[in-house]
Amino acid sequence: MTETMIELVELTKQFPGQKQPAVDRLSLSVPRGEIVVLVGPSGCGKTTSMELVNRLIEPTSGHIVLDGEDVTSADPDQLRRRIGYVIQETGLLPHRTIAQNIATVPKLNGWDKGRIGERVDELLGLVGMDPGTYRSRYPKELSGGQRQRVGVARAMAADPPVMLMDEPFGAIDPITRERLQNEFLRLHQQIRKTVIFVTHDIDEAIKMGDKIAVLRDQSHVAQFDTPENILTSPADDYVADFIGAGASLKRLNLSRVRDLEVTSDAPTGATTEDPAVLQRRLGDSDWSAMLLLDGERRPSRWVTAGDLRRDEPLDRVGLPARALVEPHATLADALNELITSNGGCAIIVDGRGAYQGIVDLETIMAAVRTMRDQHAAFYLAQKSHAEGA
Ligand SMILES: Nc1ncnc2c1ncn2[C@@H]1O[C@H](COP(=O)(O)OP(=O)(O)OP(=O)(O)O)[C@@H](O)[C@H]1O
Repeated sequence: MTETMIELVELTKQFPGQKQPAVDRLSLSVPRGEIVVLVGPSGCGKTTSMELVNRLIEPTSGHIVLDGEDVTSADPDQLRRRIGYVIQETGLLPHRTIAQNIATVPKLNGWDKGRIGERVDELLGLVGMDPGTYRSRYPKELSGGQRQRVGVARAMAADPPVMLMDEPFGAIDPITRERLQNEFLRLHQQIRKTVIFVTHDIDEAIKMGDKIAVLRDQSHVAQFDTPENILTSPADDYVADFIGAGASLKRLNLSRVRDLEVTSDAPTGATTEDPAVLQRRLGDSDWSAMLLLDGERRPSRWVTAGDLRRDEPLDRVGLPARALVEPHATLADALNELITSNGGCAIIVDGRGAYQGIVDLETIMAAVRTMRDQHAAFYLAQKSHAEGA
């Protein structure tokens, strides 16, 4: 097994009648199991590059090596079964049900009905959609976000080792988009496929990419590096301009909730417990409110001592527990959530929604201070290196 899953070697596409190639000698190594993001302005050749990788269009010159095998002149249909493709408009067939849409490639591969049915249900579950509810619906009966989830499920149907995702969340409202990004990152942790992800949004690139290729015109690579290195040491003015102002704020997109060294732990109780016991527990803490959890340990409500003294069912007093973030969420997401939350903090939950801890403003400030110190240390080291040279 090679560590490089996709190797593009001097890949070039010259469309007939065009003066310059749309993609000019693009060379890129995509490590196995990682997400590489291509980011660049409109028209720089991102989509053309992706379509070259799965041979929807044929390269004028250059090579595509997949898992050590030169596939530049392999049968394109066979190749595409090894590469899942997700695009912005999802490309779902309108007159086919969700199950039929997802089953497209397994059917081409000759799987039997039982196996296809099981796989469809498994995939719907993986992308967070209830199979019983959605299997028989048609694409127009879904929201945009749900259609994108189905697009991802369909691309994964035959379990291809590689996924190409071309602005998959581009046409989605910002809140759903953030959710889909987080869901995909969680899914990626489980499935560890090799992904090339296209976006023109640097924030999305920073969030999604293990590595980012910042592209200029004709898919010329301006910088290919980790999000950290691109933010802290852009290769040139082009990359610096592309990152734009607010690089330090963007760094909040680099750290994830799970990376926090310190998180808080709110006092918790169950809605079924005796309010007097809960009051004592809250009184023993230095918090002004406690978090009530349901039978599955999912956050339900924030309640104060006053709420607990009221003679009312516990699932009706206090304020609903909002601002839930998963460990994959970035600090930018967590900050966003906590600003609009009831309790001034975001609640960390695991994939099943069970309570894990709390992120508050102090936690985020502490993380920002650490980043700032690291940033300063990085520049000092660079400066002394330059002075010594
Ligand atoms: N079939 C085609 N024939 C001729 N020129 C094309 C064709 N497809 C794309 N181009 C040109 O190639 C260049 C790159 O286009 P491409 O769609 O790859 O860019 P992009 O970076 O994906 O842009 P966007 O972010 O706007 O989708 C553009 O100048 C475009 O006009």
